[in-house]
Amino acid sequence: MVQTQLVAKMLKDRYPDLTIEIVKISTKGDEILHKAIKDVGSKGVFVKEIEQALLDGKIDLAVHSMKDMPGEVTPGLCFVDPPRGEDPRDVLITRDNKPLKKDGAYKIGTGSLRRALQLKRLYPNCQTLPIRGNIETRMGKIQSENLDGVVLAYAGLIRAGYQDRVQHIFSEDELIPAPCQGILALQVREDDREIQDLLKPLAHEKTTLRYQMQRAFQKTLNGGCQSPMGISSRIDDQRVYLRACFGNEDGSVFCQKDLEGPLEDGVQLAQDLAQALKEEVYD
Ligand SMILES: NCc1[nH]cc(CCC(=O)O)c1CC(=O)O
Repeated sequence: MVQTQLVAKMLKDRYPDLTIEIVKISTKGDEILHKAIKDVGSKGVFVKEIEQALLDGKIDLAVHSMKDMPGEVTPGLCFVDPPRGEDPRDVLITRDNKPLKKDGAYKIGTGSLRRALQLKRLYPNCQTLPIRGNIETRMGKIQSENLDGVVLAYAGLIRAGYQDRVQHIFSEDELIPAPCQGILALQVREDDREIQDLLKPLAHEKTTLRYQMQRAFQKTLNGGCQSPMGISSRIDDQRVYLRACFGNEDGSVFCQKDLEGPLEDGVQLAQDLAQALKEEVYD
């Protein structure tokens, strides 16, 4: 809802006369909170109901987190180039805002295998426990489940106004973010030129480049599946520096690789990096 209000404001600022109605739609991923994501359903547990409303013409624009979007596109729907993304990094929130020591035997909440595996590299003695729910619920688990901390996306916390709760921001080298973390997905009907034209001025160039590379990476790895994967793409002086990780579904194999090259080859490089990781994990 916060993300949708943000996009509504972007549109209102650009088109003061536009009438916007926000339609609240709950998804399976929001409703079923006692199960891990991988057990809630197949792909797209946070998006299916919203996509159906779009296909049915009940809404004309859907706002999602791009990182929740399955690799394969839903027929009849497409994305427009995204607006400026929020910070892609993951953060740590701790009990009483205490810093964690490298060798501590902590209990940390996260339902994400990508986060859990990378966290164990940083804090070898820590134990991770699955948590689900919206931001407030997950932060509340520190008290209710007696945890030492939880790992969340910085983007969501910033948008919801909880920056001050952050104890540590993981650099993208410490903890590689999920593909397209912090980027909004603006999804429309493929044949709706009117709304596509309306949304064009909202596009942000650097975010669009990051989206294209990271989405290509995710798709090559059969994105949306439950395997842990992450990618960071640093752009500097027309070059791109990719760092990515990928593992099998139970996390018993987890690999990391770097690749760099000219920015104009970014999508190809991201696909090559995904392919190399796939071979390393499954061979
Ligand atoms: N459903 C998981 C999810 N999808 C998007 C975000 C927020 C960050 C983003 O916008 O990428 C989150 C929560 C989290 O990872 O803590």
